[in-house]
Amino acid sequence: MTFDYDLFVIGGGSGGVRAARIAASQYGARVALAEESRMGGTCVIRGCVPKKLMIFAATAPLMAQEMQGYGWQSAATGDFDWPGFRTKLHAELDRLEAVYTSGQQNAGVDLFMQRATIADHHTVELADGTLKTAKHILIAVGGRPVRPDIPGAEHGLISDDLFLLDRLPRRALLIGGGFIACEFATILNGLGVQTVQAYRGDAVLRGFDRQGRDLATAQLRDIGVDLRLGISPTRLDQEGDQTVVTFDDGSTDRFDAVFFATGRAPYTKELGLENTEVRLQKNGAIAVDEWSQSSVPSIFAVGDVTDRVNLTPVAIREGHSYADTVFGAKPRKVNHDIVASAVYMRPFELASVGLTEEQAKARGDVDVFATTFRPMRSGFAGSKERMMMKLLVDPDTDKVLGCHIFGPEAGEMIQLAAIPITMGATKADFDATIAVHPTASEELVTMRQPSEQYRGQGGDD
Ligand SMILES: Cc1cc2nc3c(=O)[nH]c(=O)nc-3n(C[C@H](O)[C@H](O)[C@H](O)COP(=O)(O)OP(=O)(O)OC[C@H]3O[C@@H](n4cnc5c(N)ncnc54)[C@H](O)[C@@H]3O)c2cc1C
Ligand SMILES: NC(=O)c1ccc[n+]([C@@H]2O[C@H](COP(=O)([O-])OP(=O)(O)OC[C@H]3O[C@@H](n4cnc5c(N)ncnc54)[C@H](O)[C@@H]3O)[C@@H](O)[C@H]2O)c1
Repeated sequence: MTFDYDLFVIGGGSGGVRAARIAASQYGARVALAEESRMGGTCVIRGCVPKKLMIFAATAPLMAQEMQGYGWQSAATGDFDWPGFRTKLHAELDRLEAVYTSGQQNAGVDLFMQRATIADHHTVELADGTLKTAKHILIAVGGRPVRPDIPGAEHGLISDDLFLLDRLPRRALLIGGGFIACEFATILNGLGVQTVQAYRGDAVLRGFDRQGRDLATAQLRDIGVDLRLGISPTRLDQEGDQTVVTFDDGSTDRFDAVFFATGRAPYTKELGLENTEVRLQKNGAIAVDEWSQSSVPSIFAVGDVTDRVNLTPVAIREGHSYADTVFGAKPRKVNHDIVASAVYMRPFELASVGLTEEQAKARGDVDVFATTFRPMRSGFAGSKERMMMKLLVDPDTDKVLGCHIFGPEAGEMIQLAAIPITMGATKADFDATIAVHPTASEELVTMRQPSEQYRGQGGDD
């Protein structure tokens, strides 16, 4: 049987563009890609990139405050020019989108800037009705924000909306305690918005190391976020320009903007999957094996639509591995066990690789090397913020099982710590490394005595 293409990729985000480019440019496959919105996907257009640029913008008041502690008595930020910043931000996103588009074109990928659905195991239907056949189909459609099922949820905004606001709200509510809620609370607070964050748990960032979570929770309050724990909204009502929120403790409050940061779901609805035998998980994610292959041999899926580890570098690695495996005869699996990540809060970030202390203790014996301290830079300026460094070590093998950092630029630090940990480094390897002084990260190689030697006596989480 002959096909129009060797590969048809649905979705021009992190996973899709990588798979398409590698299959076409390195392995000579005939590749097409459909994108219904903008090339680059969530990360480039409405995720990592605009978010991080806004985090940089939001850092100014904290920097001015710190510099006052260094003798710059009248250091101040002045007024934030949101329209000016937003124009520059979108010019940058346009530039990046063009880079992604030309990257595909230069690789020889045929682009269709429209929605695609699956007609059968080898056929894709474009929104204009065109049918394209392909030996392989790669689903890389990502995820979409989820609004909770409460009355008036339609009055709430989602993360995509932050980057498009005409003006910044005077007072805003963020609902959730995950990555997006914590980063967005940091951004809005830093840009001068009165920020309330409501989270149903007892500390933000569930799934991270508990000590790091507690520090992150305290920091949100320290920078001025009105963090309300143990509550959830039960309804939203729109009254003129204001959204009135009722919470499950009976309280009500009104805001100029309410953002839901209550998670994302795989975007598999109305994708034509009913025309296939592709198996879905309960949450709508495409069920795939370790090669990213679905239950249909010609259909693979990568990235957030598979709900494995929903981060850009993981989607990219899955897309690349897929192209190597299927078109390059170089079988490559992705190891999802050790993936570093960071939450870009300010002034300190929370970053993590490997097991949390709670996970390590649940697994068995562990030596905990942990320290909290006031780092030189902010400490001198008068800040009471404490930084955390933690290594979790298997006492039998001496292998470092996990590393957690709460501190300035922790994301940058964890990237480097992730290399030896991925390689299987031991604590002795860390100890053998001579410190760089004076840095905050030197603590990683100078912690000699365990703060706790846990020997399976019950755990504390
Ligand atoms: C606010 C925010 C901040 C984030 N920050 C970070 C971060 O700092 N670091 C990090 O690692 N990750 C971050 N992420 C997560 C990261 O963006 C995702 O993990 C990543 O984009 C997943 O890539 P993907 O290829 O699976 O999907 P996506 O990037 O979502 O791409 C899917 C693409 O498919 C298109 N599409 C969908 N359906 C169709 C269809 N039927 N036909 C044609 N096209 C279709 C969509 O328009 C989209 O462009 C963030 C996410 C958000 C929302
Ligand atoms: N820095 C980064 O790497 C980064 C940044 C942003 C997003 N991301 C990725 O995007 C994903 C999505 O981010 P997210 O923050 O939306 O999801 P998340 O899963 O991290 O957090 C969702 C939060 O919403 C809460 N929640 C869920 N339903 C609720 C309800 N009905 N009422 C009140 N609270 C509710 C949850 O308890 C949780 O705190 C992340 O898991 C991550 O993979 C990564």
